[in-house]
Amino acid sequence: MTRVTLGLEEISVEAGGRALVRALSLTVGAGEVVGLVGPNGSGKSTALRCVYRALRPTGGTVWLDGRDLAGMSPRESARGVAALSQESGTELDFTVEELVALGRTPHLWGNQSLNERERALCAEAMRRLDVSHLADRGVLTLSGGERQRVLAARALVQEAGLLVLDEPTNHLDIRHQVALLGLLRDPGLTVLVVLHDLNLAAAVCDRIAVLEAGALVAVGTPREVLTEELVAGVFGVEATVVPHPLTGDPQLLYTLNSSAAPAESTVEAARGTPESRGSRP
Ligand SMILES: Nc1ncnc2c1ncn2[C@@H]1O[C@H](COP(=O)(O)OP(=O)(O)OP(=O)(O)O)[C@@H](O)[C@H]1O
Repeated sequence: MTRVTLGLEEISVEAGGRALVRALSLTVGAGEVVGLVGPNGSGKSTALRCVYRALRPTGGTVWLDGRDLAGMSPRESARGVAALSQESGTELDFTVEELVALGRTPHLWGNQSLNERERALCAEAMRRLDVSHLADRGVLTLSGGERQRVLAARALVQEAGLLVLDEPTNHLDIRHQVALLGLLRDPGLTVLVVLHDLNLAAAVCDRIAVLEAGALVAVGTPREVLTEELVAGVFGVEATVVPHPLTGDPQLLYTLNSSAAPAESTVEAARGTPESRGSRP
């Protein structure tokens, strides 16, 4: 597995006469973990879909190690990019073991079966995601969190250098959230991950990019980006930022009665310039 560099250059997506993503430019360096955060509907999943080719952007280019993703064959891009997405289907009644093995599809030809190394790879991914005990179960019988861990195992065995994940902690209990995010720190992986939990994002990401209404409004280290001003301006929530006592990562403490969305003008005023809230992409 060779880790890769991802470049989004001026990516735009329009649908139904609306701009869902606006000229998004962002680079994820080899081995880097970059988090994409933002309010509901801000365009995070749409941007990610352009990277795993579920969606063709209206404008702009996705670069994978300097190559235009749109010019690659599906097999080639599937060897480079693995996705754990909201639409990762489990509607077919495979067993867990079979579904995980499907992650190897981009590496196989015709009816070729897995070799010994690949079978060991699948077993190891299932062990790391704590689903080995479910190997013979039908995926349709799994709980939400079990299914999410199986899909993560499938993405890992794809051995792509770039892993993109859309809210991977969905349905997971806190132990499995911490375990899964820990796997993203694998030095062999380049990662772009959509997360709603800003504290987990601060813990796992080298840099965080913030989307608001389809536009990138801040990018930088968690410490640069996750300020009380940004959280108020973009999410409309009052939060106190404190350093994690062990790691120094910024951690947000929320005030529950302060979640009313601010008026648009407040958002705009708090937004400032991208430079004032982290470096430009
Ligand atoms: N095919 C489409 N046609 C029209 N609008 C769309 C389409 N797909 C997505 N949208 C809209 O685009 C906006 C961005 O959606 P997207 O799923 O990217 O947001 P998100 O930031 O991932 O949100 P969430 O945090 O709720 O998952 C939303 O308002 C959504 O309703």
